[in-house]
Amino acid sequence: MLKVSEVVLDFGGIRALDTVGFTVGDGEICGLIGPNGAGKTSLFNCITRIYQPDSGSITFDGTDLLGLRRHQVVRHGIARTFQNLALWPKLTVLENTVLGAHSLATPRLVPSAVAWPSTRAARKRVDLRAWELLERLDLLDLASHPAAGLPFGTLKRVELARALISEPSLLLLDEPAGGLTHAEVDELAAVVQGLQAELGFSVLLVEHHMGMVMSMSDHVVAMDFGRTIADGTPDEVKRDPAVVAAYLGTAA
Ligand SMILES: Nc1ncnc2c1ncn2[C@@H]1O[C@H](COP(=O)(O)OP(=O)(O)OP(=O)(O)O)[C@@H](O)[C@H]1O
Repeated sequence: MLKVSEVVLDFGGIRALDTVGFTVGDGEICGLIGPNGAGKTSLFNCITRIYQPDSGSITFDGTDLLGLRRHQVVRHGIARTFQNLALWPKLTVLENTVLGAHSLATPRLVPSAVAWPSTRAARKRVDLRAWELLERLDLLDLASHPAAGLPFGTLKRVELARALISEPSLLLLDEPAGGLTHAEVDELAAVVQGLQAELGFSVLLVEHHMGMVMSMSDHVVAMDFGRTIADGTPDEVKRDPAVVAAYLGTAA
């Protein structure tokens, strides 16, 4: 359903992406790994329309993503979380969640500029979905608490609720384990897997935490120097000599 083909992205003299290609199937969790500078974030930013590749194609369910603007991506069934969180500190957990139903391709959109559902029925549906997600993510007690001051692990769950409220078919997770304790990583992985099994969305997981990627993913793509160097099951990719070499012998 997500098809990345021959994507090239240059920054001046630096080739960040060099004919990258892979697919993420329906209902699949795909991990995207690679050492620092491999090109993972650049690729993520191409999919979410922050960067425009120099060549290649990215399609999602047959739609040419490269023909869309950043704010249109969510309407095509793609939602994302942000590495450094992109919540509104003064808004409550519930309000931050509801905002995800409208437009979250750009984290800094002014809430007043957001197109709210025009009908009462549509608004009611969004509210209902928000409460369901808060319950699933163990955030009910914090619904009216401002995001500011909440622990980082909790904010990651709010980000997840905000991404899932748009009922995406593809969820892009940008280093979700960053800044979390081991227990919080395990908890987040279990929550994502549980929701994914229930709702059937696909996941593209960009992550350095090998334990999380290898335990969650159906399929792992490894990158180095802007290229895809391995693509297979977690076990195949872990053992792939090119992957081992890319990590210079560290556990991959
Ligand atoms: N905005 C930019 N301007 C110039 N070069 C960039 C820019 N963004 C990324 N690069 C370069 O592109 C290459 C790929 O970087 P990228 O951040 O995509 O890698 P990464 O795999 O996400 O790394 P990390 O795991 O450290 O986040 C690197 O050589 C990086 O220095």
